[in-house]
Amino acid sequence: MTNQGQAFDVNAMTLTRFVLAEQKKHPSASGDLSQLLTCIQTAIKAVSSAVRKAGIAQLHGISGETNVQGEVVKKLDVLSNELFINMLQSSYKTCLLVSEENSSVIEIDEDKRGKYIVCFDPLDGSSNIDCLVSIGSIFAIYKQNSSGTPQVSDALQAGRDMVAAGYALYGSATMIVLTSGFGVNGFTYDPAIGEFILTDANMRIPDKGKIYSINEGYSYLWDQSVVQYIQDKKNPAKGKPYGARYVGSMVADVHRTIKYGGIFIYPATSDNPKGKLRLLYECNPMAFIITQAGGKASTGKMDILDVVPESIHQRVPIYLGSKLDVDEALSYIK
Ligand SMILES: O=P(O)(O)OC[C@H]1O[C@](O)(COP(=O)(O)O)[C@@H](O)[C@@H]1O
Ligand SMILES: [Mg+2]
Ligand SMILES: [Mg+2]
Repeated sequence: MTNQGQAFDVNAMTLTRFVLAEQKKHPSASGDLSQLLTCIQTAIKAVSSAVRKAGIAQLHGISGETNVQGEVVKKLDVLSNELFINMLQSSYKTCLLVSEENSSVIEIDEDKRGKYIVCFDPLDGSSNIDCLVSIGSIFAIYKQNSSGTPQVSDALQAGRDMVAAGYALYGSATMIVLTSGFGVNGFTYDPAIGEFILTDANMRIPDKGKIYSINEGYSYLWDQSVVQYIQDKKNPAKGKPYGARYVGSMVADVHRTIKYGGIFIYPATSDNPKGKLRLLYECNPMAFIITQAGGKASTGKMDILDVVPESIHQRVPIYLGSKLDVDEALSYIK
């Protein structure tokens, strides 16, 4: 409990403390993952600060253009990417990076190399930036599985081999949700002290929810199985109809799904048979988090985490959420 006049509860479980305490549970751990997570946390703080100022930047000139002071206002997704790359490079814990914003892998200079590979979406939901709707960042961490110079193939590991994953949600507050394979924990940013505090310990997704989340504008492009499933979710003759929610930022839609239960779908469409969302830095980290929270994530044909990637920007369809809801949606697929 916070005493009067004391801004910070000295016993609060900060993210930094949490990561160190987890590390201590594994006596053989080198501490490299803890340090990497601390650097990612710093990148997220920097992105969060930029996101909170985005509206003000726009008053001085549209992002990407020159403002009244003659300074170029960097687009938020470009800036976020630079912040992530910079922090990951200077962590000395990574050897290879895959970013949504870079067409090829980023190989870290030999003198700064560590053993981890990080795949990330520095700013997710970019179409929501200009209307101030929630956006996020997503990351997945793997170990290099070969020795010597890192190869692209080192980044093409199945999600099952992930060491840790997380996302940051820049919503009404900034939050980090994290797993290293031992459950899921959520930390809310306290701007007064500049720390993320454990607010959502051991997050569990309900087995069944009352919400479906899909971009229904594209229903004319869906497979019949998806059309029928969504129709049935709205049909009172088939049970209490579900509510519809769709933010259009994967991080926000997935976070709501973990908290309230239900299903998030970005299916294959006739013009995009592999769907839209990317395997390495959107679907895989979210599938790992959902699975660790007791939910499920599938491509419609197989568990997302079992897909062996063929290329770094590969797309997959995704059905993600409460176990019973995902199983029900999958039962419609012939
Ligand atoms: O507008 P659509 O087709 O429904 O797509 C929404 C999806 O696209 C994304 O915005 C893609 O992410 P980026 O902003 O990182 O490109 C997801 O966050 C979201 O789930
Ligand atoms: Mg994205
Ligand atoms: Mg993005």
